[in-house]
Amino acid sequence: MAAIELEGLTKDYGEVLAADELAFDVEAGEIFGYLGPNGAGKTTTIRLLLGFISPTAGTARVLGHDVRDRSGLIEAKRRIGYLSDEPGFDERATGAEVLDLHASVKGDDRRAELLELFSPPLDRPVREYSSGNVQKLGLVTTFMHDPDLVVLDEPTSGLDPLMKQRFAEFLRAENERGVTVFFSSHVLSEVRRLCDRVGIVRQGRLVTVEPVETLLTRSGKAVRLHSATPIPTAVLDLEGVHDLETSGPDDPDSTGTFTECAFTFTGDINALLEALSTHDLLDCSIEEAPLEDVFLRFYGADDA
Ligand SMILES: Nc1ncnc2c1ncn2[C@@H]1O[C@H](COP(=O)(O)OP(=O)(O)OP(=O)(O)O)[C@@H](O)[C@H]1O
Repeated sequence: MAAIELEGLTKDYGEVLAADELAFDVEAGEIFGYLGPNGAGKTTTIRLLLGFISPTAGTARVLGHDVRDRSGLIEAKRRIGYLSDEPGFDERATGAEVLDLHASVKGDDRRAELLELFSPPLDRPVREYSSGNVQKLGLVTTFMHDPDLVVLDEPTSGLDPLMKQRFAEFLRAENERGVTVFFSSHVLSEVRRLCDRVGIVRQGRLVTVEPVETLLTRSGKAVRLHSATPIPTAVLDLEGVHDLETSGPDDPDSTGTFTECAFTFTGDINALLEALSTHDLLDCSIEEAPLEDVFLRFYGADDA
């Protein structure tokens, strides 16, 4: 059964079509990543799903309730946890008071356990919080009533690497307990560790929905090399090398060589390492390709 179903969901802001006939399902029990660059329409989709704004056309169902049906959606929200990209807590309230307020609306069976995990300060007013602490408080409010479905808008923004890791482990454990997760991100490396499937949105339009493995296989790695001595560029004449940029040395005798280079690699990593094995590298980094590059490579330039 689908936890979320979008059917031609559209939001027209006049100047901007922020959601353009979106149609896809999020299955119960999956972790679904909603990916897109800044301004793609992720927050708009989430706000439509939670009934904060009304669709211009089309609709969606969340836990079986149509988002245009106010009372049905209120019913559904008892079972939903939501983390906004800008949690708008009362700045004068302390963390404890914010939690008490949320508890009075939805319950707080899991408050103690979540406080132990994310430990936001509780006695200080929210206006004194760092953005990371606001995010931690937001995570506690999102999960403390033990929801069946969580909708998270850029949940790791502001968290330090340790907290990001803790959050990822927590989310996986929640998912194993059966919680459905829909979360937005503009960072590919973040969704790759967590998601079963990803939907990619760009300029309000759904570009693709696919298993995360498929996306990663196609998107490749961003590779940078730095060598002590010139390496013949022909060494990188391998299948899967794209957008190769090389520099140095300036010596005219060294034409056709490089000491620094960057490229996207979609080929066999062993073949690349073997080709480089006889060269004297000072540095080598192989990272997830940035989402913007993936868009350019597979989904065309900014003319969609
Ligand atoms: N209330 C509004 N009125 C007019 N335009 C809006 C409104 N809210 C959002 N937009 C526009 O709709 C588009 C999508 O915005 P949205 O915030 O949904 O994108 P996003 O993918 O969440 O971006 P980010 O990753 O930067 O948070 C943008 O062009 C934005 O400027």
